[in-house]
Amino acid sequence: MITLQGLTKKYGGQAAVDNLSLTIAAGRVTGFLGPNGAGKSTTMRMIMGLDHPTSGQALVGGRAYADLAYPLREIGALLDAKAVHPGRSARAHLRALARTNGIPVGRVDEVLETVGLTSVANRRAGSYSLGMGQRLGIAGALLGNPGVVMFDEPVNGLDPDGVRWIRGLMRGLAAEGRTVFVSSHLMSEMQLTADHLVIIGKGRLITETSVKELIDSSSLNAVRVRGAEQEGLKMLVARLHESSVAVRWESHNELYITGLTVDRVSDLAFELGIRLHEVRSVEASLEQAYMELTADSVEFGAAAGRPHPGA
Ligand SMILES: Nc1ncnc2c1ncn2[C@@H]1O[C@H](COP(=O)(O)OP(=O)(O)OP(=O)(O)O)[C@@H](O)[C@H]1O
Repeated sequence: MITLQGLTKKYGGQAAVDNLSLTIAAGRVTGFLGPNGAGKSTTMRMIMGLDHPTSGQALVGGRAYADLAYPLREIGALLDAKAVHPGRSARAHLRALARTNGIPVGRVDEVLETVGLTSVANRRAGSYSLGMGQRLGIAGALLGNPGVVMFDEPVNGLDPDGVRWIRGLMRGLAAEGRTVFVSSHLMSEMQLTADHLVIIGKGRLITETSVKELIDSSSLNAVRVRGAEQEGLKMLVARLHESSVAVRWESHNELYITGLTVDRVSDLAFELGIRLHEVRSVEASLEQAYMELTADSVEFGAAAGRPHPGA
């Protein structure tokens, strides 16, 4: 479990992280989302004791990082995959880490196996591809068999196979009861990987919610209706307007209706004697729900139109 209590970091009077208080629970994958510059990396660095909070604190299993006798046994993190000496082999790097953290050296071969680097373990880390470097970083994070793992943008630049592997790994670690805290800008990936979300903007907490709750709250969830003829759809639209239901024409024979269930729309069409060829619910994606929520917190964005279902 990770606990943030009024966590604040200021650079030159400007708050990069602003009074964050929350608990990141064990046994699930918590996605850490927010626009560029929102303060995600700074928060993670403070959890790992790499940056000092201006005020407040970050606790791992109830203790500050600096108070952990063997930190790697409590928390493992992939913050910067390039933080490995390029001249060292993966095995030598992990052995050095194990020795300085009171971890049995035999554990090195286990984590090399877990991340699939056994066959290249004696090669210089400097010769590794981006994906291999990420795997080595993750091996380091898992070395102490910690109860808490934290990954900053772990799938950046990885091929689909690597992305899938990391997804499976994170889900597996959470299923073992560990705390998994992961930042990413890839919403489609977070929708598949995360159970819970912490969303920040400009250093402040915007919301903490489950993936499902966030998607359910989107105004972009709708019922899509395709009619046999336009006249019938016009009758339906007139009836919906009478009841102040939001409805939008997508094309001459297609409507998006917000705030009614598929059953209710079907019943209404039946009552009006309208022939329909399709009625189905369209769920917003995590990306769409996220964009709606964070529209006011994007610091460096291009002007863009509002997304719509099916976009
Ligand atoms: N060492 C530093 N000195 C000054 N400002 C900093 C420093 N580190 C971070 N910042 C500022 O703090 C803010 C938060 O940055 P941070 O890297 O934590 O955001 P982020 O959410 O991880 O962004 P991204 O998604 O782009 O990686 C930014 O405005 C950044 O410029």
